[in-house]
Amino acid sequence: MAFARIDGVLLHYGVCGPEGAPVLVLANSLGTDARIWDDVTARLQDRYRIIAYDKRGHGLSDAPDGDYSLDDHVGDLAGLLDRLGIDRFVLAGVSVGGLIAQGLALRHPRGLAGIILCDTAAKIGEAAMWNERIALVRAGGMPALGEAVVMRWFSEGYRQERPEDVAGWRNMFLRTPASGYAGTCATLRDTDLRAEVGSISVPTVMVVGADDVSTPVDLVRDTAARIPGARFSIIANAGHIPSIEQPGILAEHISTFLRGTNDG
Ligand SMILES: O=C(O)CC1=CCC(=O)O1
Repeated sequence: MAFARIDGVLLHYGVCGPEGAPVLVLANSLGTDARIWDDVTARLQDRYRIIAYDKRGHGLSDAPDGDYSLDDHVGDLAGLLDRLGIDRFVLAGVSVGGLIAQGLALRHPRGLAGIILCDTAAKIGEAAMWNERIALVRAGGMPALGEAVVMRWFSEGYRQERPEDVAGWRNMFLRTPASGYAGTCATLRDTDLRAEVGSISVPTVMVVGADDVSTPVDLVRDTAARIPGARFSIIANAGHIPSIEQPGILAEHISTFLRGTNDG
């Protein structure tokens, strides 16, 4: 575990895997931290140098007050990778992490060999929903959002078969700083890349859990259709976070993609 202050915001990150191996960077979703990638990392770390970080407002990173723009998140990641001297990498991001990946591909593509977009889209949700979540969390903290948000992350089968794991991920959600959660809801409210993603010029693959209710299959497919040459796959028996529910299958998608970009 390590920390870097980027433009005043302390970011928490971890690095593992052989020095000199192809670099894979991992970005997490709203209300989660880098631990959602642990089971994928365990499967890939013998072959890849893996950097997983907590985006601002989450995990052990700083959670400044106020709205975060997509440019804030993209600037944090670009600054972190600059600091670490990474000059070629593939980036995988889930949900808002995938929006950050799209933003990086559009605004800082230097060194970016490809993006793996998991359960994400060029625009996620409507302003009214994000404003409602912001109001609830600013008034009552994370518990005010109740069970519903965490339940939306997982497929019915996972919820029934793995109640202890669901309880653990709920703890991660509840311990997310309210300021960071609200700030990132504002990112989601204010970001619409639908008119821009046609300019993404790095190789792209999109995957989505078949049972995702937050970014449903058709929404993700629509974004894939807008990105030149993007490939699209559905992961069975997974909801919004396939890195938790189907880490083996997601790891296979990632390593196949890395091999195709000559980065693995
Ligand atoms: O909280 C949700 O509904 C799921 C989600 C939407 C954007 C994100 O990053 O996670």
